[in-house]
Amino acid sequence: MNWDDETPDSATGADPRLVDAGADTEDTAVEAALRPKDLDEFIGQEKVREQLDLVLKAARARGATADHVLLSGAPGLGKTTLSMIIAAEMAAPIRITSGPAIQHAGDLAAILSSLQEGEVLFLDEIHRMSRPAEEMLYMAMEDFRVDVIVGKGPGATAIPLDLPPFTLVGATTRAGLLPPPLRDRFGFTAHMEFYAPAELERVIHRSARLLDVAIDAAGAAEIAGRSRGTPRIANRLLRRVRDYAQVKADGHITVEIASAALGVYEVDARGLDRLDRAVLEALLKLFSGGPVGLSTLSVAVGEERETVEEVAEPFLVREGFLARTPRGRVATPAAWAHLGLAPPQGAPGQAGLFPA
Ligand SMILES: Nc1ncnc2c1ncn2[C@@H]1O[C@H](COP(=O)(O)OP(=O)(O)OP(=O)(O)O)[C@@H](O)[C@H]1O
Repeated sequence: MNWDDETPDSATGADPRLVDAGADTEDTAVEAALRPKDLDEFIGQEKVREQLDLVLKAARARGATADHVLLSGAPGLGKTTLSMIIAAEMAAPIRITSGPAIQHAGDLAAILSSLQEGEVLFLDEIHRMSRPAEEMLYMAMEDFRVDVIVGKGPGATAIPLDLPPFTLVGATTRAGLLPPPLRDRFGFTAHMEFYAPAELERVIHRSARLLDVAIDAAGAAEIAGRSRGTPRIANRLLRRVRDYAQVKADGHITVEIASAALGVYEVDARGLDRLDRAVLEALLKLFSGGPVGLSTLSVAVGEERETVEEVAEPFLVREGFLARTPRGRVATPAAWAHLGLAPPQGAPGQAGLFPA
């Protein structure tokens, strides 16, 4: 499984997509209402929950501030939610910021020096912080101290400043990009996995209850199967299906309604959207399943190279529809089956590249 190269559409200039795991403006507005408030309400990620529960309970029993926590995983899997839960479980206030917002060490010093004792500092996209800020963070995490530099050049002096104990919760989609000295300073590291369909069904039932939407089990299963393992996408698809159910039916979500609604939005049974299918169709129909170079494939689809590579391919690879080989992109037997096409004799699947 490789989610490291999932890139939001905003980075590539592509149209916003219903199945993009990054947050859009509507998500930001409704997500607050849908976020689980404590660990018991948080669905799935059993191991992470169990381990975090121990870390927090032990800290509470000692009357201490919890260890620093690093959360890694693809967008939309619940990292922000979990950081808020950590604060709630520790009965501590939370401050939310992100790596790109901290360009200068001084920005970080200002935040750190205004923290209260026990406060949780959530630093999203921690891998995108500037190097000087990162170095200041090392000392802050380890010794609860920062050196504030006053003046410039040879006359510059470092004034040490003690900080109250705090808990840093860092979130990253790319744990591999964190420098080891930073990674090592976290007492607890949790890797968040994509959710199983049964877990997403529970997310959908819970959100439907909060949004006051009637949905049956098969309807929830239908939406879950198209949500790409991601609660944010599940919640977003639920809202679009709710619209359809209200306009075209009596508001109740059944499997037929869910399937018809997501058909309108071109999200298919496995969660592929128009772009994903266009890439697969070009690969199968124009190039007999490959191998074909990325540039050629992109021209055939009428999209930028980056869009195909960074927006469509990661999910197709993750789902086992497409492989990136040294000779080019190759469709797997699952891709032929998904589009209901028969692979020609000699297609990669037949040639033993992908054993059945
Ligand atoms: N385990 C879960 N149970 C129920 N709902 C969840 C769970 N995880 C995430 N969600 C819901 O999914 C949405 C997105 O979650 P969140 O913002 O925490 O993701 P994230 O990993 O921080 O994403 P990003 O990295 O893009 O900020 C929220 O509305 C949240 O309520």
